[in-house]
Amino acid sequence: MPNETDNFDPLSLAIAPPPDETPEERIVRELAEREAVLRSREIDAELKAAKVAMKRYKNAIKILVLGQSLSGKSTTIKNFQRKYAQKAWADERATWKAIILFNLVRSVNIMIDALNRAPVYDPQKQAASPIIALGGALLAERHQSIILRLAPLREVEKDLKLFLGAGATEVEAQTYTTPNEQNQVMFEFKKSNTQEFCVRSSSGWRGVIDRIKTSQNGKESQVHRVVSQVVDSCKADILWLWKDPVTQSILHSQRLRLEDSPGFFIDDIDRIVATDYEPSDHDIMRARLRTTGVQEHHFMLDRTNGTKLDWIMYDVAGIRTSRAAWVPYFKEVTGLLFLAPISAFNERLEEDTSIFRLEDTFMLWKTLCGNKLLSRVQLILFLNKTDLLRKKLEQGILVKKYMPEFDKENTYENVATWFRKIFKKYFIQHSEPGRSFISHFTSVIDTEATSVTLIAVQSAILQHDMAEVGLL
Ligand SMILES: Nc1nc2c(ncn2[C@@H]2O[C@H](COP(=O)(O)OP(=O)(O)OP(=O)(O)O)[C@@H](O)[C@H]2O)c(=O)[nH]1
Ligand SMILES: [Mg+2]
Repeated sequence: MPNETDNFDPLSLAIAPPPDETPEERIVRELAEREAVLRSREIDAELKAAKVAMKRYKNAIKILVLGQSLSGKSTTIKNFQRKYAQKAWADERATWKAIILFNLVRSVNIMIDALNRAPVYDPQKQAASPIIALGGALLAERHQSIILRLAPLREVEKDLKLFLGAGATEVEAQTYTTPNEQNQVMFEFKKSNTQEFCVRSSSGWRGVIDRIKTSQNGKESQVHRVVSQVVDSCKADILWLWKDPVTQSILHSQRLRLEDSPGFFIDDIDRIVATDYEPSDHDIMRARLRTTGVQEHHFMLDRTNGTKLDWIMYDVAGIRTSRAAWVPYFKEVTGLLFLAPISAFNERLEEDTSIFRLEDTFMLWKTLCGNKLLSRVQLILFLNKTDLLRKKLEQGILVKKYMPEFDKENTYENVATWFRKIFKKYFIQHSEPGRSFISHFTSVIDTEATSVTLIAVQSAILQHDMAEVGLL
């Protein structure tokens, strides 16, 4: 015979409405229950999406882009974005304006700093021509009054720096001990005041672009407008100063080649301050904002069989104090793109002026080739900034002066081939046997030529990946 306890269901009892529930209380309770069901479904959907994302992440091709600061890493990733994420690229076009304006104002202020360092022409003491007096260039009254009129650009630069964040400040020169050949120094550092270990950060150009994009009608677009207006009102003075032979002579005497420096836009000022200005692909490639932290970029690439493949590219900060943040990524990547700015053979590292930039690049390359964690990773070398290399050689700058071992005629073909040979030699010396050496001569601000290189990179990485999983 059934007793009372046989029908006892603790769950039904727990969720049963209270026996003395009023109609109002019932409505409130039922609403709360419905909301709980909806939230539970939402959580299920989020978990499902997270699971799919995890699976996609696991199967994605992951590429780490490395090289010293200013080597062209972010510019290379911009090329990938232009080619493989066309909608985002188009949507973000206008947001580059702020960075381009900042680059322009910065160049003008660098030019003014150089002029402020030059002696001033004094008609009482010096010869009649300000250009030839004392055999050097002197500032005339007109330069001085223009410099005064351009003073507001200091404030504009300061405001834009605050607005754009840490990436708007280039690293200051610091003195480090020169690394030895065994150079663990590549990944450990003496000074930590500029360290950036904000892994997967939202700062740097990616973060800035996202921030500007999400608030098009807010403070950011006002910033564009106000800065454009200020620069427009200074346009005539900026152009006069830039084209003036005294200015050019002073810049030359201080070895400042602004026109070949990152983010040079003075020659484009008319276009840039126009109210309907839209940055071109070439403008965006030339825009400069230093990367801080490590940033992820996602792309969908077509496979030959018509299906899609996820690519994740990691853009990192190249300055020495940030290189330790690269190491955690070594374990998870399929490929590594290394940017070597071969035009930099006569330049010193900004953060450590005791070392030439190409020397730092060679050491970095050797360290990466010999790194055990990367031994099965496909390395691809971009011998970048070939346009600037060509220009320097045409100007008569001799490679031999900086690298006495170079004993050929100072032509682009000879120099470029010789640099490639050095990279290949270090690759063979430091890599595990059997690894193939892949290199490309690039100028990544040239989107058309780079587009062809990217196809070759894609196919090399996919082939390597298939070989790794045993499909080849
Ligand atoms: N002329 C020329 N300029 C280049 C080339 N590659 C990059 N640049 C410019 O050099 C500057 C630096 O390039 P980035 O891509 O920002 O350098 P990065 O390696 O990301 O530097 P960090 O973020 O500091 O590590 C930018 O203004 C680019 O437009 C090139 O092949 N030729
Ligand atoms: Mg960068």
